[in-house]
Amino acid sequence: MMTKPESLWNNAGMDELRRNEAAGYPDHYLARVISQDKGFYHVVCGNEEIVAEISGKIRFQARQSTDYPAVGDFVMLDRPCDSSGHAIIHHILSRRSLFSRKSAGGQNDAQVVAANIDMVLICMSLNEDFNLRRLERYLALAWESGANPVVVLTKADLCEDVARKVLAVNHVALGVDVIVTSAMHEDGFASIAARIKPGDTIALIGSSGVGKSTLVNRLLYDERLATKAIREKDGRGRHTTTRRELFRLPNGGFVIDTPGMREIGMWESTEGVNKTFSDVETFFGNCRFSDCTHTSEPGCAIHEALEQGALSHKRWASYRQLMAETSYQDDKDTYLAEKTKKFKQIAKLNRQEKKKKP
Ligand SMILES: Nc1nc2c(ncn2[C@@H]2O[C@H](COP(=O)(O)OP(=O)(O)OP(=O)(O)O)[C@@H](O)[C@H]2O)c(=O)[nH]1
Ligand SMILES: [Zn+2]
Repeated sequence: MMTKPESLWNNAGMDELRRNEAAGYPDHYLARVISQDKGFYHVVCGNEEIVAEISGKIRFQARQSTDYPAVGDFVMLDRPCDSSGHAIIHHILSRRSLFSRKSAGGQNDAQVVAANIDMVLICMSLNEDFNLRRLERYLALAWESGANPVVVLTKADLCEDVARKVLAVNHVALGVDVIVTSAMHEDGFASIAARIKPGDTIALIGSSGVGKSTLVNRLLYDERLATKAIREKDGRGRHTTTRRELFRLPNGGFVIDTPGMREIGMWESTEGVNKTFSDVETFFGNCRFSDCTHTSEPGCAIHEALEQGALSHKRWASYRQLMAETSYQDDKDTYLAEKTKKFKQIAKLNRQEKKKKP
């Protein structure tokens, strides 16, 4: 039995905007994508988990990877099942946030990682993994996605100068909550759980081994993450085991834990960097020359801030590094776009030449 939107996993992280949007498709069923595998989407619809495929129209109209559903997406299905046993996804509801990264192959298209995340826990351990520059990267990435970042400093039990490190993190993570956790104490985990409101969707990012699974398991009250798998028949009638990547928390929140999320580390524009380094950017307006390059000009506010210690040399270096990386991406995009245009022109000329020949 299919269920209408109201009972979808107790709304599965729906908000007012998407509820209204879904109401615009009265003949369709609301579902949320919980994992994705080779063109098949595992969705939860009502309280059932089913396999869905995208409609021919979505496939035909898709121009880039963001036009396809991703884990966390709210989608509208035509009916529970089609003749092959799969439901068809007809619409993807608008996203309140989106995590993506550049394709590994360097193609000029972003790879969508997850959608509709409200809060992202940036996990960093207080021992070996501690690195403020990496934290800045993750913060930029989180701001860019549209999700709210929270910094989680793990393994406090393995660190002797927790207070000093927290202070250092506070200087980098401006306006962001910082929570300290330790496998030995419940306090940190409880404080994270308290921040997750029913209906919120959260995700975790951070290096391997910092304790993300440990944290997810705590939030799930030790329900096993790795053992949860759904078995479904794929198009050829074979059984496939799919790792569920969207979990329901006991308090009514949701966790997205996709492998892609764990590997994330690139971004698409400078927006996230700007927000992460809002302190650095406040100095810019104070330079004597409006086109100051902040290298050797007289009256440079950055230079002054560095001299006086109002801005740390490391943070300035980190800002320039991240800016350089993003503008490299921008340059590359322009370069590829121009190249494509040129090829098209050449192809057109070739076609015209061919036509002329008898
Ligand atoms: N001492 C200590 N060990 C911890 C703590 N949190 C996690 N660990 C241990 O660190 C190891 C890695 O933890 P995981 O939770 O698997 O790390 P992860 O971030 O999920 O790693 P990936 O799955 O590779 O991304 C495990 O052996 C945990 O038991 C902590 O607060 N203190
Ligand atoms: Zn300057």
